[in-house]
Amino acid sequence: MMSTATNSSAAAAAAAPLEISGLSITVQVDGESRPLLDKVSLSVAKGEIVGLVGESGSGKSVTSRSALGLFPGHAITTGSVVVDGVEVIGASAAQLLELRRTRASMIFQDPRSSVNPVRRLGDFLTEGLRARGVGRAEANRTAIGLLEEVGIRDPARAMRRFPHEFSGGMLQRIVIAGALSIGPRLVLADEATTALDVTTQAEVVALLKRLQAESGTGMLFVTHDLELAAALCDRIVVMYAGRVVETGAASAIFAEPQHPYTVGLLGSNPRLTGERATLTPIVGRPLALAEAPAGCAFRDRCPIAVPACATEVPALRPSRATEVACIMPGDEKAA
Ligand SMILES: Nc1ncnc2c1ncn2[C@@H]1O[C@H](COP(=O)(O)OP(=O)(O)OP(=O)(O)O)[C@@H](O)[C@H]1O
Repeated sequence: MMSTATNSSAAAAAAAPLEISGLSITVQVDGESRPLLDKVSLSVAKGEIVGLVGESGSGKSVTSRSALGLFPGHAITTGSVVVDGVEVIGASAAQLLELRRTRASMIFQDPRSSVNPVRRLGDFLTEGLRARGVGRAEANRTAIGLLEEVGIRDPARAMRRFPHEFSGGMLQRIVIAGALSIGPRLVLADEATTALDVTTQAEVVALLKRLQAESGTGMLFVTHDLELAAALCDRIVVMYAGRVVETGAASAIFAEPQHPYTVGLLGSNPRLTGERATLTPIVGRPLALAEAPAGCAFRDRCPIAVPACATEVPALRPSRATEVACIMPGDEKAA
């Protein structure tokens, strides 16, 4: 276990919303150890949006859920996960409850998984505020204001309605408003816009950005879509097979990616700008850490791999404007 909660209010005020250092997680499956994450480090500063990007199985969800103390069952966890000055690894149930009620909120892909289908929207929107000691009348007023802000017509009536009476896009707007209503220091958005159609996605992303900017909260935006992350986020962390392989300012990652995997992610996405005429998908399928070969986990799919890539896991090091875990960063374009 790492350091315990920081009690000094001055230290808490200065603490970053999220600071993950050297997080490794291994679970036991059928009596065998299965590593999920290997020394993942990332941080989210106050008012910053950080994109956590990678294909399926790269460990994005396991990483982001760790910030709420949601670790897989029977996991061996090492490293440190500090949310707003509070160490999450080894925290008590009471500390975790307090963390989830007041400091960190999560928005999932399916808004219907965040709301109780048989409870009215008003109850959903006011319960976080009520848990923080806000009186019923004021909580109701705040909730109606939130519904207005996210564009729900006749918000007083909407408070009495049930989740199934709203479309997925509308419900996700409401869930986002609810998540931000408690004034969290950290918002974790896990594929929060993935299930929505393109137009609704654009509207919900804009709403997320606006509410985040107004509240100054830090946000970890988890997505498989690097282009979307580049448009929304300040910084990006790219994961592959349970490890961080590249990190840097969103503009730098987008303009000049250094890791062949990041280059591949950008090349395999259709573009609306017309800049890139052909799609070049990454060969092979994404691997989880447990299946990864020795050395660089990406080497079997990498167009520029050399025998030296098998010898050790490359450490993150600066290359041009990003930090990259590759022994030949930036060589992809020459391949
Ligand atoms: N509780 C668990 N027990 C065992 N393995 C798990 C558990 N949770 C996740 N995993 C495994 O950990 C790896 C990373 O999963 P994770 O859900 O974090 O990936 P992801 O990048 O979020 O992908 P996706 O976009 O598909 O959710 C996967 O191989 C997954 O099967």
